[in-house]
Amino acid sequence: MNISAANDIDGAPAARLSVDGLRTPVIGPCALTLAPGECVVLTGSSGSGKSLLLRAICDLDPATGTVLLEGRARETYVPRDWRRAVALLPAEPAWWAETVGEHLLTTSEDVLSALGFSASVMSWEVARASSGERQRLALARLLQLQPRVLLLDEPTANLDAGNRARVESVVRDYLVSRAAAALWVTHDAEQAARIGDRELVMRAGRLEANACT
Ligand SMILES: Nc1ncnc2c1ncn2[C@@H]1O[C@H](COP(=O)(O)OP(=O)(O)OP(=O)(O)O)[C@@H](O)[C@H]1O
Repeated sequence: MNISAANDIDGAPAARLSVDGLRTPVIGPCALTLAPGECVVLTGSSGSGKSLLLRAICDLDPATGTVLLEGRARETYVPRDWRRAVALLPAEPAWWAETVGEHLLTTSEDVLSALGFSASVMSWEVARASSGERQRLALARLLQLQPRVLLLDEPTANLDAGNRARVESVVRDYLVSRAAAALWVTHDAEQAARIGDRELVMRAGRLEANACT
């Protein structure tokens, strides 16, 4: 679907993701929308509930409220399909197979290269990868699902400036080429200004728009 096809009858961009009244025992009620191609940064102090919000949106934690993808309710999806379409990159991704290649079955060499790897990374044992390498490999693994929405929990927390720029570029290219949307958690104000179209701030489990963005 291209962006124009996603427009509603008034010509305004239709929400790729629409969240309303989302509530768990710890967070909410929270409301937000992500437009096609949009990158919204989510900031807020440690423990304010950012990771829990991402987990609630992608249905890893039970939550009440409404979550729609392109107008379709989350409840109408098979859970596995929902988590592929609205995909979470956790701060500490899990690895269940021994080698990198077993996780990246359909990842292109172009994506690996853009993230700073040669094709030989496929034969690596996951255990030898550094935390920053694992963080970039986990992004490659996520993108091969071709999600409509990326939920990114501090995806550059372990990275140097060069690799941080690689990740920002890969995500931005993905959002543009697929008209996908991202909710990107960061504690880095400079990164928030660089990558965010808008900023939301989590305070004690509630979402607020940052009036400065
Ligand atoms: N299952 C749970 N039950 C109750 N409280 C929880 C649960 N999981 C996390 N919390 C608490 O909820 C709060 C929000 O946690 P969360 O991980 O979302 O914070 P965060 O904003 O992502 O923080 P950080 O920036 O440090 O990663 C924390 O105080 C945490 O201890």
